[in-house]
Amino acid sequence: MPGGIDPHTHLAFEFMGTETMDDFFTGQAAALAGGTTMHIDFVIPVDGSLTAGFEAYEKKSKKACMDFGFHMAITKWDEVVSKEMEIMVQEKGINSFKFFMAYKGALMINDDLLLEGFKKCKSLGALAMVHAENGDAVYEGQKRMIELGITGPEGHALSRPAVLEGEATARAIRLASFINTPLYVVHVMSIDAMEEIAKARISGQKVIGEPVVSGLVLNDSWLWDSDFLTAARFVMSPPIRAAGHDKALQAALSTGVLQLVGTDHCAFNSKQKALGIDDFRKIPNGVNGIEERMHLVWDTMVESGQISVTDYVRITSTDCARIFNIYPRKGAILAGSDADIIILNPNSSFEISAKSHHSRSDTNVFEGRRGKGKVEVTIAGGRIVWQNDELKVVPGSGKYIKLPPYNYLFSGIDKAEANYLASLKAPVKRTIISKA
Ligand SMILES: NC(=O)NCCC(=O)O
Ligand SMILES: [Zn+2]
Repeated sequence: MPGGIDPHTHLAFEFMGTETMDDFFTGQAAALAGGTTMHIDFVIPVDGSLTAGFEAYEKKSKKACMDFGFHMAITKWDEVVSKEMEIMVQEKGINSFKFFMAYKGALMINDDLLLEGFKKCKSLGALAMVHAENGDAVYEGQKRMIELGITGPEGHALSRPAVLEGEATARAIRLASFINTPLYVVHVMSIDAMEEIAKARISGQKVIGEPVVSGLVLNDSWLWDSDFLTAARFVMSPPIRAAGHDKALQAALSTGVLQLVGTDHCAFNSKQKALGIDDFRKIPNGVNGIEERMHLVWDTMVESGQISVTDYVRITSTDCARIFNIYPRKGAILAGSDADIIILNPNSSFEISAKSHHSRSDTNVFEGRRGKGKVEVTIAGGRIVWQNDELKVVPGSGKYIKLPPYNYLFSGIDKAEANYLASLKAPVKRTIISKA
């Protein structure tokens, strides 16, 4: 089958340190062992500059061993950012921008910027993506937990309940509808958010919903563990939800309400997670997933009978290639495609552990999990890069893949725009008939 494409990784945060940076920039053993042959990572602007951010990431990725693309976060708004978005799309091969509706005081943007960003995305044929949580309410929730003396990792989940994810998802969907531009909701973690996406899609709106592997197979019970480091490793945003949300997200994926599976792979080691020992707000947000995604999605969705093998290929590879506009170069095994291929043995078993995984991180949120469906061979660009538990890569062989604008979601946008303008019946041509 075609190699996995992970639509949503966060491997490259500066402060993650050299161990986890290796997942992205050097060995990339975790991804390749996990059957992922391409991933799309987030570029955070450097000091607010998109160009500086792009250049820094480009430089660091010189030793990459697997293909990669970039999204870019928009964290402020002015004429320079607006112009830089044009350069990113038209010259640098970025066709999507992520807007953080949470992380107040850091990455968060308000509705004003969201509207400006959506308009700009539409004009460039770029896909607007949202991290959907109400950041102001989360901030309030965090204060409330601290006042109640709840300083541990459970405070993380309690401070940002599913209703705040549902609210922000609904708001982003409505604003995207108002602007008439497609929307991609990353890491959908709750029934609340999923139902908003379902409603929008039923109404004909172009909205893509991406659950991540952690949200599909885990629940929040670990956050109440009495061992701080065990609990802290599950801290991510939006939070991993109570049991029930996982099953509902699986059902939504199997029925096409949600479209493709990401990871938001953002692995921190124990030392980094320990930064929040006295205050959950200081625990770095993020969990692993890039090595586990293909295995766990097979086991949870195919082995359980919820989806077919064809659907598995679609949700782990083909739809991502289509949405980010690189199909059939990626996401297919066809003449002329990139020959990114994996051999997955459905009868082979796996057991996940930080002791045996290939990320340099010392923790794993899927610790102890067993299942069926193991990637045995990974081929990238026609070369075997993973076989018999051995990595065979050449540093620097990974290519930066430019992602062209105007994916299929944009077809018909101009007609919808024309219909909208026609429906206004305005401006009304007036004459002054009588004087008051
Ligand atoms: N998801 C998460 O907790 N970490 C990565 C940053 C983000 O996407 O919010
Ligand atoms: Zn996010």
